[in-house]
Amino acid sequence: MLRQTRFASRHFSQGILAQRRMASTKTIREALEEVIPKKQAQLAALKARHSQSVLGDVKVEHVIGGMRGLKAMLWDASVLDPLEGIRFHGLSIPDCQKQLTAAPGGKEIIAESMLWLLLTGQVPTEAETRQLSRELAEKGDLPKHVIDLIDSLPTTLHPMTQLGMGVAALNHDSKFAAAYEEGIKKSEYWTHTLDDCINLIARLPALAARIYRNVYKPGQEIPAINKDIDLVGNYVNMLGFGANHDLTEYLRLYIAIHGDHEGGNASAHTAHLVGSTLADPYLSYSAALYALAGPLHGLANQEVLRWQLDMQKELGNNITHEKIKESLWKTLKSGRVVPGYGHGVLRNPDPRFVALQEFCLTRPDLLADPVIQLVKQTSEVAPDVLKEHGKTKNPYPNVDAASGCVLYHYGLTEFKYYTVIFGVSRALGALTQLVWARALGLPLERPKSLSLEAIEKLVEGQ
Ligand SMILES: CC(=O)SCCNC(=O)CCNC(=O)[C@H](O)C(C)(C)COP(=O)(O)OP(=O)(O)OC[C@H]1O[C@@H](n2cnc3c(N)ncnc32)[C@H](O)[C@@H]1OP(=O)(O)O
Ligand SMILES: O=C([O-])CC(=O)C(=O)O
Repeated sequence: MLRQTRFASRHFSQGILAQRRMASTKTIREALEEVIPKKQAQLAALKARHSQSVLGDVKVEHVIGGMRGLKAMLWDASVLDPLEGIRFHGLSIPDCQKQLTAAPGGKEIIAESMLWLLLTGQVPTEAETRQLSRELAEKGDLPKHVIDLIDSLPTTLHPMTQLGMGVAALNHDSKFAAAYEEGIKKSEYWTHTLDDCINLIARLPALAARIYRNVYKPGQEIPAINKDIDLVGNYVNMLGFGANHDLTEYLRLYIAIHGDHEGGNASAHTAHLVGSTLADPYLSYSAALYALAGPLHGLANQEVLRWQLDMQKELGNNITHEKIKESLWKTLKSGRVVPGYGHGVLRNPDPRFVALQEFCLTRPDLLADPVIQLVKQTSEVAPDVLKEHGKTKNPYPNVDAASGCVLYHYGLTEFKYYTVIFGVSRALGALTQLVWARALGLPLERPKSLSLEAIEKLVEGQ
C-alpha cells in the first residue's frame, strides 16, 4: 500500500513536469536554459541537506554480483520499475504514445519528441518538435573524412564495430573538445556538450545508413537528407526503405522506446563513465556502442532472430507449443542462454516487448508472418520453461525478443545490422544524460574496488 502511494505520488509529480505545454515555440536550447537552473538548485539543496543520508546497504553480493540493485547513479530522464517497466520522466510507453508528437500522416512517437522529453522533462508542442526535426536534418550530413573512413572499411567488419569507429571519428569536430582546449569555465561545459550531442544525434542516421548500404547494398546512391521530414523518416529513406510507410512507423516506435532505460544498463552507464572523464560526447558514445554490441545487451536482438530462424528450420511446418518447448530445452541443456529472455532489473514482460507486439496486432500481414508467429508462440512457452529451469530471476521476454522479427518481415533481413538501429536510438538517452552531467557538474566516476582478501577481512571483522 505504502509502495503504491509512493508510486502514485512520484508519477503525479513527474506527470506535472511532463504536461503538454500549449503553443510554445522554444528551441531545445531555450527550453534547457529554463530548466537547468531549477535542477541545479534542486541538486544543491539535496547535497546540502542529505549528503550523508543512506540509500541502502552495500553487500558482498553487490560487489561480486554485477552491482545488481545497488543504488549508485543519478539519472533523471527515466526510471525502471521491475514490475511495470520503464517510465520517461514519469510517462509510461502508452502515455508517450498518447502525448508525444507523431510524424504528419503517422501515429507513432518520433525520435525528436522523445529526445525533447528526455532532455527537458517536458512534452514538446508540435511546433517545437517540428523545429527540432528541421535542426537535426540541417545538421545531418557526414563530414568527408567520416565518409572516407567508413567507405574504406572491409564490408566483413561487423556493422557495430563500424558504427563505433564512425562515431569516434566524428569527434574531429567536437565543440566541447575545442572549447575545453581553449579553456572554458565549468559552468559553460553543458552548452558545448549540447552542441555535440545534437550534432551527433543528427548525424547518426547518415552514418548508420552508409554502413548498411556499404555492407549490404553496395553501389546504390544514398538519397540526400530531406529537411522537411523527421530523423527516422530520413534514416529509413537513406537505408533504402523510404517507400514502406509501415516500416518507417515501426522504426519510429522502435527508436523512441529504445532511447533510454535508466542509467545502469551497460551502454548508458558506459557513456556516463567515459563522459565523466570529460571525454567529448563522440568518444563517450562510441564507447557506449561497444557495450551495446555485447550479446547479453543490445546484440541479443541479432541473436534472437538467428536463434528463432534456426528453430524454424529445425521444427519445420506446423510448429506446436510442445515442439518449441523441446527446442528451448535443447538450447538450455547446451549451456546457452535463451536470447531475448531475462533481465537485470525487470521481473515482468518488458513493456517495450508488449508495445512492439501490439504494433503487429492491427496489421494482418504481420500477424500472418510465420517468423512473427513463432516469436509470439515462443513468448507463450518460454516463461514456463525458464521457470522450470530455475535459474533466471526473470523468465519473461525483454525487448530484444520482439524487435527483429518485424524488421525481417519488411525485408530488412540482415540481422547483424539490427544492433546498429538500437545504437541510433540509445543516443537519445545516453547523450541526454551527458548534457545533464555537465549541467549539474557531476564529478569523475571512480568507485572503490576491493581485493578478495580485503572483502574477507572486512566481513570477518563484522
Ligand atoms: C536491451 C537489453 O539489454 S535486454 C537483455 C538482452 N539480453 C538477453 O536477452 C540475453 C539473455 N538473457 C541473459 O543472459 C540475462 O537474463 C541478462 C544478461 C539479461 C540478465 O542477467 P542477470 O541479471 O545476471 O540475470 P539473472 O540474475 O536472472 O541470472 C541468474 C542465472 O540465470 C541465467 N539466465 C538469465 N537469463 C537467462 C536466459 N535467458 N536463458 C538462460 N539462462 C538465463 C543466468 O545466466 C544466470 O546463470 P548462472 O547463475 O549460471 O550465472
Ligand atoms: O536495462 C538494461 O539493463 C538492459 C536494457 O533493457 C536496455 O538497456 O534497454
